[in-house]
Amino acid sequence: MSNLFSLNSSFSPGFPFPTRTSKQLPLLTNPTYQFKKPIFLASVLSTKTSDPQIPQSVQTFWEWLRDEGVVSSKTPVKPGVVPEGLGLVATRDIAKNEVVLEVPKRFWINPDAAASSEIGSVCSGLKPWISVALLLLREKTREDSKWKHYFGVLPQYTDSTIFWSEEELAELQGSQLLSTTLSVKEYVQTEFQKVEAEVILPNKRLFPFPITLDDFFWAFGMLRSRAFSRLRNQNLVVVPFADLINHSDLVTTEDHAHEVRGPAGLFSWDYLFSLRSPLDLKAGEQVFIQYDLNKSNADMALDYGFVPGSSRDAFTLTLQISESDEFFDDKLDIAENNGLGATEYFDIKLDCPLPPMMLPYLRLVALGGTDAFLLESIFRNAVWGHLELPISRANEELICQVVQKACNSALSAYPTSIEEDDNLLEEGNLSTRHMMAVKIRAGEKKVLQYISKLFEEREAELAGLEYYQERRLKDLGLVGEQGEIIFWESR
Ligand SMILES: C[S@@+](CC[C@H](N)C(=O)[O-])C[C@H]1O[C@@H](n2cnc3c(N)ncnc32)[C@H](O)[C@@H]1O
Repeated sequence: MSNLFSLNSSFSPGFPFPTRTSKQLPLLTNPTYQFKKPIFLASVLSTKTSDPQIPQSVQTFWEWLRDEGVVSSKTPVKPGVVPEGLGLVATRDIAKNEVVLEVPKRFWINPDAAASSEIGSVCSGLKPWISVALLLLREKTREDSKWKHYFGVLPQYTDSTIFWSEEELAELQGSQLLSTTLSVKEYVQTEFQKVEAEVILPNKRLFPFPITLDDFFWAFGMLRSRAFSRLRNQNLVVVPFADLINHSDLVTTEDHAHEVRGPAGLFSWDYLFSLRSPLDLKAGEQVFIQYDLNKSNADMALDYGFVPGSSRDAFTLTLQISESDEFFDDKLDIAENNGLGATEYFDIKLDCPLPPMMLPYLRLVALGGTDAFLLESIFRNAVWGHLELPISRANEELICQVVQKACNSALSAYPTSIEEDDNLLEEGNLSTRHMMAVKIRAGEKKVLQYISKLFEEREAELAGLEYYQERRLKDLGLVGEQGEIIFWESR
């Protein structure tokens, strides 16, 4: 049964990542510049006088946006220095759903922009995110880049775990986020080596400046934390100015960004990226959106470099039909008939019901012995319905025990207890990254304990459950009112 579970991580990003691997981490160079300032009142750019709180690069960026006609005196938001770094702050009261900014397509940084740029000829066979990463890196070094003033406001890193040092990552020991981070880093490194050998080095004219692995990580980090996806025609688009917007869990809807057609200059029309405020705001308040309701704390830490709150604590169980299972082919066929595969990932959230397909899949994976007749082809159409309810005491007991064992084994890999983590958080005085690590590892452990407890309680109730044979006899009218089996009708 060793292959029934593996408690590794899953990752469901807008662009694909590999499964878990581990590797020695390269030490990243020390960043030299960051916008994060621990102040709690927004300092907002003023149109008239220069505000010393606002970095010069932001003032220059703002003037550029004004010169390009992207903002005007009517624009109801301005960049400001906020606890989250830079953000967008209302310059007057803003009503819910009111448009706060519009950015014409000619400023978007996306695969189309890469294709029509100077490097377009070498981008055609590349993954979309890699072509955009190369465009960012190419334009960043150009004195005459259209986006020159935009690069001035981009941070050199975020607190995403991909930028953490080995020492910082050590605080995540045993966690699912650590293994996901390592796989993502390895993935980015592999992609870099490929694109360096096949595209960057052979095209010195297009890439006259050296591009290092750290540069490539920077571009990757910017895309993960700033690109918008799920727009009607855009799956990966960085929109300067719009990407200054921060996230709040107080916003519970996601449809604030739209692609519309509208005036994009004095005499021209174009596609516009249009952003609406999801909340009513007073002048001086920050505009927030919801980045992604479905992302766990670990996903948020990896993509954006912050941990929103305990409602996103989650753990991903990976279940697998083992290739060495004597019924592998039948089980896979049943799984595939129901939209599943040989490996499945189930995201479990603290205090939330298990994903609906998880128990049937678990029962399928564990099916064997005297229950194996259900795998025969004559049951194929009905078998999933049977798997939705307990099959036999042996099958149900097995899944309860294996899940508990796997959770306990995962729990034993974390060096600290939940109590120790909670004490650390209560004491405070942790650096941003240390605090993120403690929140993540405590959250994962809480979810593991929660899953283990669910299956422990289920195991205690096994005697009272109704199993396949009993249901079958009932269907055939062969079980009496007291639950006794009727072998023959008394006349
Ligand atoms: C799309 S950018 C927003 C602009 C960014 N604050 C800046 O200074 O450029 C996303 C980044 O903002 C920060 N951020 C956004 N929302 C946040 C939040 N609720 N808490 C902490 N940081 C946040 C994170 O660094 C994240 O990677």
